[in-house]
Amino acid sequence: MVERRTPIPVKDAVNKIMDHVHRNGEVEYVTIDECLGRYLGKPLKADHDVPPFDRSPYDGFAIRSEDTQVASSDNPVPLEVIEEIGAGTVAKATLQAKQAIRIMTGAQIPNGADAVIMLELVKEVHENGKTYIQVKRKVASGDNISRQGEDVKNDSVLLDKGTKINEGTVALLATFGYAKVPVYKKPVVGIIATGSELLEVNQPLEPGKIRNSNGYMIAAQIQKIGAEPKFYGKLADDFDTCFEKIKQTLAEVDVLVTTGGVSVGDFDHLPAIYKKLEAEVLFNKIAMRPGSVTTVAVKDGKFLFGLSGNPSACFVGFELFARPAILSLVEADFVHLQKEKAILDKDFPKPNPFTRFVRSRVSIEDGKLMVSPVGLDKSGVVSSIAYANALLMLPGGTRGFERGMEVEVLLLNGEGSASIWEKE
Ligand SMILES: Nc1nc2c(c(=O)[nH]1)N[C@H]1C(S)=C(S)[C@@H](COP(=O)(O)OP(=O)(O)OC[C@H]3O[C@@H](n4cnc5c(N)ncnc54)[C@H](O)[C@@H]3O)O[C@H]1N2
Ligand code: MOO
Ligand SMILES: [Mg+2]
Repeated sequence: MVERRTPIPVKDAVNKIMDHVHRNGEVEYVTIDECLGRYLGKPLKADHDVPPFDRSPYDGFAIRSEDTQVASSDNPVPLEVIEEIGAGTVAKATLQAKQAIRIMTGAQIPNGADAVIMLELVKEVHENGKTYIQVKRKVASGDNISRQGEDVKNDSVLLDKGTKINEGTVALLATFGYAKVPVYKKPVVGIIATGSELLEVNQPLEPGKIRNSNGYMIAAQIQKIGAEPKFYGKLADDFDTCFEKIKQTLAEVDVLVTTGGVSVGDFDHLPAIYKKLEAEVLFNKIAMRPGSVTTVAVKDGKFLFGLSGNPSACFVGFELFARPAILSLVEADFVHLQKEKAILDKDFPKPNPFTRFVRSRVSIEDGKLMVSPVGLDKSGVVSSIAYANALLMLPGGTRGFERGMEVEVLLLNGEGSASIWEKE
């Protein structure tokens, strides 16, 4: 008698996983040029003001505003230019009455000055070996000065740990002198592809065989979220070989993802392997398509993701279940795919009792997010994954969906969402 499995709702499956997540990521230091895409291991706090000194945002003249109070086009006020400074140089003199210092963008405001007037707004004249500027307008105190700390105040917390490091984060880290950056260690995610039909990528096709595409796809999915894939190869559907390899691999990785062998077939050994491992199986059937057979187990605090062998089911299973578990290890803010509302741009007449995740493409038209399914909507299909940039999420029910309806989509290339599944 074939084992009967009880499907659970997708949100319950995700929540069961999240209840078992340990946020125990270790921190390591990497050089600043290697930190892009990593997750900050410690909060980033300012240890100085930015800018660290009052500075000029323009090429011009540092002046005392009080000297200009009577200035007008009929009454130009001459100020003697006593020094010239570029960015990186600090003026030696303190400005006295009726004096100016020629100053370039980024240079520190000299002592005694309280405003800057742009080069274009003054006329320079030379008299008796001295240089003067003629100021023809009243300048207010503080005009054209970038204030110390206007960008960042000393002691302020800028970024929380778990922030994904982007280009702007790199700039901030450099600003505060982080030649080495504390980041969470990349979770090491082992991958094992099971299936006696599987060939290596570089092998020619043989009767009844196919190339292992899931192994490489999963490695790419892992890499994309900033974790480290470790490929342990493909295995024939032999219980003992698979059991030994899975047991041994689990000891070496933070998370183990397998593909294939989770259904009820004669050569689907994963269920029996979880049993022999004495792993706690969180669920083995989800009310979804594709990926209904996705099985998740926990052994010694480590997750085993038993993804389907069917490529589309494998892809979806990783994105919905493995992704948030792996990203939780690095305290990421947005562990789930980004959920948005979109307008269905094509009829989808096929009703389904289970929630369906359809490989789709989203685009923005007239400010609205539109979504259309792409490729063949079958769990064994590989091509539609390549065309998709979103998963259209259609709730289970007895009816199909029509063009123009509002639907939910999960973006594959978005920043992510902190939570998309409500808890009961
Ligand atoms: N009697 C039933 N049969 C099946 C059921 C069921 O409920 N009752 N569920 C079906 C569903 S849904 C799925 S999904 C699949 C899941 O199968 P497995 O996870 O056990 O995977 P396999 O049987 O090993 O392979 C399925 C399919 O995928 C191909 N495959 C496997 N590995 C790879 C790989 N690394 N790269 C590319 N393609 C791969 C494999 O050749 C098969 O065609 O079970 C249904 N059956
Ligand atoms: O898990 Mo199967 O692909 O439901 O489609
Ligand atoms: Mg099978």
